[in-house]
Amino acid sequence: MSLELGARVAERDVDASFEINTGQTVALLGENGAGKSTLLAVAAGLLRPERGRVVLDGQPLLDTDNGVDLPPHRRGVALLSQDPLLFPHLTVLDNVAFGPRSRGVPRRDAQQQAEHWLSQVGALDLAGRKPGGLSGGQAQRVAIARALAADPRLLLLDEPMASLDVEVTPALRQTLRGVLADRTAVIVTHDVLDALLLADRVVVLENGRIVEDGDTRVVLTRPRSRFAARLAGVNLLAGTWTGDHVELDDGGVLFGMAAEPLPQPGDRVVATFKPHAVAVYRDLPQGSPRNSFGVRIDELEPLGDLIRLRTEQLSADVTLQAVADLDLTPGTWAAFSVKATEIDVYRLA
Ligand SMILES: Nc1ncnc2c1ncn2[C@@H]1O[C@H](COP(=O)(O)OP(=O)(O)OP(=O)(O)O)[C@@H](O)[C@H]1O
Repeated sequence: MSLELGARVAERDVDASFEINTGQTVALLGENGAGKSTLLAVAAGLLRPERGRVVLDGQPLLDTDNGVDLPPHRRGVALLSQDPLLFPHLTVLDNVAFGPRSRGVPRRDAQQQAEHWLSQVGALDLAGRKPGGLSGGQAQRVAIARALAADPRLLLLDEPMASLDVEVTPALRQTLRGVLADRTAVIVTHDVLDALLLADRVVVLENGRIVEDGDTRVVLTRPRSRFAARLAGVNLLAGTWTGDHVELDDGGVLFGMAAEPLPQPGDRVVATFKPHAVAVYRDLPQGSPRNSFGVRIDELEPLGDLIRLRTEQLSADVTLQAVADLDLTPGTWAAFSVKATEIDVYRLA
């Protein structure tokens, strides 16, 4: 076990802890305000929680019970945020060489290390430039090189691609994929592709508490929290299994296909189905064997050659023709209908 990170910050209603194995990358996910940045700030030493424990490779960096609280620069932790925060008066090379220089590495060697890391992130050609003239994507590459040149034992990335143009994101993601392989890291992201391509594991925070923790692919194919379901692009409803159907938490009954390991009557379950499995009508179908829900359409969003209809809890993907035929607009009431065979029901925990 390489990182143990736990913190309680009552003022922000955050109380969470998790562990990461050496070389593992965890994607920390959750709604805005869920507490993701708070946990990173505690790990980096920028925020002192009332109660907290950060242990890296067996070394306590923070242990409020025993009065341990190492300052940020003695933690071996690098935090990279949306904003690259490069020193404007230094060249790119000197920005990256700054970490090794402050560890006492001679200038020549520090510059060689900086060149090495700049080439790792595909930015060696920028070495002589000043940060002011760089694009957002270039500056973020340099910031990654600078973080790595400091030789951190733990790398924390807080939405490193959030402020970049969509065109540069795939290339930077590819760079991060190389950088994060075999590195102990936590990446905060809202993007499902980041989670899939960069992380071995995802941890989902909701209101400052961990609601889901597991292998990335498992979480995205079998989400247990509403946030992970939205990220994975599936609908998710929670309820209790009766042995025959699901009694939904917010009332109503749902018929679906129970998946292995089979839930027992009384078990908490979630039911998931894809937006394109939903048929949309203006009125609730009568006497249909399908599951039907009365919903109010909140938003219409283009999605390739389909339109995604969003309601408070569910999404449906329909053709533009259907939207026109049914005269669907935000605020319209409609019926969503799903066959039982399209619904997976699986046990929680
Ligand atoms: N500097 C601060 N002082 C006080 N409260 C804060 C501060 N920063 C954040 N909070 C509060 O702490 C809670 C957790 O915020 P945090 O920034 O950790 O969430 P987050 O999951 O990183 O959100 P986002 O996705 O919006 O960055 C929120 O209720 C937020 O309003």
